[in-house]
Amino acid sequence: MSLKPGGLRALRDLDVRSVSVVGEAEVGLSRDGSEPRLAALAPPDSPLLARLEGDRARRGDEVLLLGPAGPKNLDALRGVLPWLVPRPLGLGTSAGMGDRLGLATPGHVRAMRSSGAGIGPIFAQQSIREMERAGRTPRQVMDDAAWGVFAEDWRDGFGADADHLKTAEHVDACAAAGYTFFTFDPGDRVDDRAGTADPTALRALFDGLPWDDLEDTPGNLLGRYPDASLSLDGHEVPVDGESVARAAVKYGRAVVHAAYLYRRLESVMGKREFEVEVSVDETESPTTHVQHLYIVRELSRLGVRFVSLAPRLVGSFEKGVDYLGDVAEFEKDLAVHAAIAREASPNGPYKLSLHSGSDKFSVYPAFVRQTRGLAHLKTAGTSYLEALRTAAVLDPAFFREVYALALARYPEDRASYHVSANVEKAARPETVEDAELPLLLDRFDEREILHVTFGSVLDAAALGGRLFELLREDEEAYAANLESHFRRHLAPFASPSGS
Ligand SMILES: O=C(O)[C@@H](O)[C@@H](O)[C@H](O)C(=O)CO
Repeated sequence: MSLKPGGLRALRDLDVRSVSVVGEAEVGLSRDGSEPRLAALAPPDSPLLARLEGDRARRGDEVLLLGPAGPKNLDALRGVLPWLVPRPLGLGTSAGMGDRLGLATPGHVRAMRSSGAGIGPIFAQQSIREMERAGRTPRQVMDDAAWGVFAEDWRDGFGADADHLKTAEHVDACAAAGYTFFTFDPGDRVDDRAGTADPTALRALFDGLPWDDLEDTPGNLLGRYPDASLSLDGHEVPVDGESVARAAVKYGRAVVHAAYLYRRLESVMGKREFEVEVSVDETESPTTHVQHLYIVRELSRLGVRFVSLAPRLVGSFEKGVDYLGDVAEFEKDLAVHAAIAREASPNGPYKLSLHSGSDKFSVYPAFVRQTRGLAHLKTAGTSYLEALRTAAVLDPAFFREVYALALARYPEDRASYHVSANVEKAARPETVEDAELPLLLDRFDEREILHVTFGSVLDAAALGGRLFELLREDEEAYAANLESHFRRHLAPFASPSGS
């Protein structure tokens, strides 16, 4: 079936947007009603029409179909509109725009169009933790993003990130749903005792590593890292037996687990193309330069090919708020990580990935400068916060309820997130004027509290349902808020030439 550009005949007359022409058929998204519906206009014998489900009515010589924006129709569209299928993005600068609600892609696309020159977008991205809390499946996340891509007629491609995978079951579920980018998070196996163990304790921890799983011996490992100072693009990285032993104790089990997940992924993906990120960002102590070297060299030795790595960087990356720490110190440390990523791995250059990247405005310039475009920015919760900002304007009473629930749930819901907000410092819902409610989204404590309590809000049927209703009723307001918010995220990463 061939695509032919232009030639839009009748669907536009029906207020259908983003019309694509597929052979003799036209397809688009109709907003005539509370739920978006797929509209197709085609000759009765159109092969595409035969694959679509919905109500059919005669329109002159053609058939007009109005059907659900659901999985069956999306699969039929994917067969003829290749830009609805995610693909690997390679080493170019990229940005992940996680969407907990499944309604944000239109705003993300608009921000990409206005400020994302040269950036590869990941529109479908959700961690397993978020899927569990939001009650969504990997397939739903993927499909919602693809409908957003269809609605906005984005034809430049996108990636799909199965984020923070920890088990083989996670890998299987996301591979089956068609993801192209897999983020392995072996952070539970990072051993922070490595940093403080005295020489005797260190020796015991080192000897106790799972050497068979590492396919290695203590002697071979230390032999591969002779005492030396590595010179990388003007940066010296001193390597010695003790720091290598500490790296192995800290990250050895994580490396084994990442290799296990990788082999599982290879076996389930078969011939399908994919790319991998390894993240150890959600751990206690920063990844030193030697530890970075150890992780990437050992992953490579075990056959793990990756396009990006998320080390635990210095300073504090809390969710949904700006960087907490000394930006100059961050840049100095990052410069060496970036040099390692460019030059030191047998895996070839790879990107550094900035996790918890939402709203880290003060470090974006340094990140871009030092990585020289070998950069991935990962955001998620900030799009949910823009949804709440939209809701706070559209229905203040509803937002007040959301905020009250968030305050109550925060002490429990914060577990597993790096946040330091204090409920005592946050405004009481009853003391804030309606007009001031959206401003709560600009305050540190309130923002983090709202960020990590999304699962509880979505679980509270009346609140979750109302939030979706509001955003669907005024999707333009949500898209506009997202667009302006994401322009600030993307602009520092965009290439002036658009290449
Ligand atoms: O909140 C989550 O579970 C994820 O979206 C994040 O940890 C994600 O990996 C991220 O870093 C988004 O900023």
